[in-house]
Amino acid sequence: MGSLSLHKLPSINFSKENLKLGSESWCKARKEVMSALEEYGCFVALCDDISLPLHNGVFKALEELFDLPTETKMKNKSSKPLYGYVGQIPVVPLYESMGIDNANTIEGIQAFTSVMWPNGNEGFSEKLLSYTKLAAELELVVARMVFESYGVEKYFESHLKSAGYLCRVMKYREAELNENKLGFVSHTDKSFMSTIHQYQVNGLEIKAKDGEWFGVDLSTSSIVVMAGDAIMAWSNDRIQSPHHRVMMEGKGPRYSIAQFSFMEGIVQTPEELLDDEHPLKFKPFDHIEYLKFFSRNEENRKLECAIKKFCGV
Ligand SMILES: O=C(O)CCC(=O)C(=O)O
Ligand SMILES: [Fe+2]
Repeated sequence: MGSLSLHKLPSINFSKENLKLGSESWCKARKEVMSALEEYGCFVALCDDISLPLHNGVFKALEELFDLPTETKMKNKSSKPLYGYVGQIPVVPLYESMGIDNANTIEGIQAFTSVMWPNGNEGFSEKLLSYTKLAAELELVVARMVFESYGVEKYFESHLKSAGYLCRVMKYREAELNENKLGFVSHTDKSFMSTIHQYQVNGLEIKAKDGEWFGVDLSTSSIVVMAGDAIMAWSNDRIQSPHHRVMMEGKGPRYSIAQFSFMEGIVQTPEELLDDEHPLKFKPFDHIEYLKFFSRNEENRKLECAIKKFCGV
């Protein structure tokens, strides 16, 4: 898949050098970000901040985690990540995951490692935290660009203060011959925004606006930045959360890390984005209540557009 498609997810350079706030290259990247988000709801950020040792270290840590006995891994399910978001996926045989709340803080990661390892695991905590912090920072740079582009940067500070992060680490095993290759069912993220980073094996597919599915080819320094349902409502539909899924066409297991931002309190469309031509499409909503609504029952989880049902005008 992907190679025959007309679609290719835009790649945008996010090197530190390139991203001095307000510089010419910042403005250029911002423009690219907006056009990718408005067209695909996502893009690939090329981050030279992710050195190879960091990348390899993080995924070595994940291998160690997923190699733990199943009973140990199950303990995480009963420790209930704050956002109760891990149970969203109908059971897919190829897929395993664990959720970590407050993933961009040492406290959040340590709370998780102390459940998995009786004496914690400093090495794991350090490696994962260096990635989760970087992913959270990247997401905020992108959010700042979005706020600036829409002329609503005055709300950015309060956005920044209310953002919390859930990290989901995933392992997909290779599909056997004649086995269904689906690794993760088609869905939109319930977050404000998400980031996705993977190890070696491709598999992520995005649905374009014309309905065509296309694959995303990722390198060790790529992070996919994706719009969730909350930014779709906040932006009054200017940015749409794309449907995406995972297909395990390749060889070997696939490890990935998705990190989701959730807003504490009410999310609402800035009045600056509304006028006669752009009437309000989503009522102000409580992001955590939205997650509860989504998780409540099978019927809600199957909705094509849960956010419209929840708070659409
Ligand atoms: O593993 C991936 O690449 C995607 C995971 C995903 O879409 C999710 O966790 O919401
Ligand atoms: Fe997702």
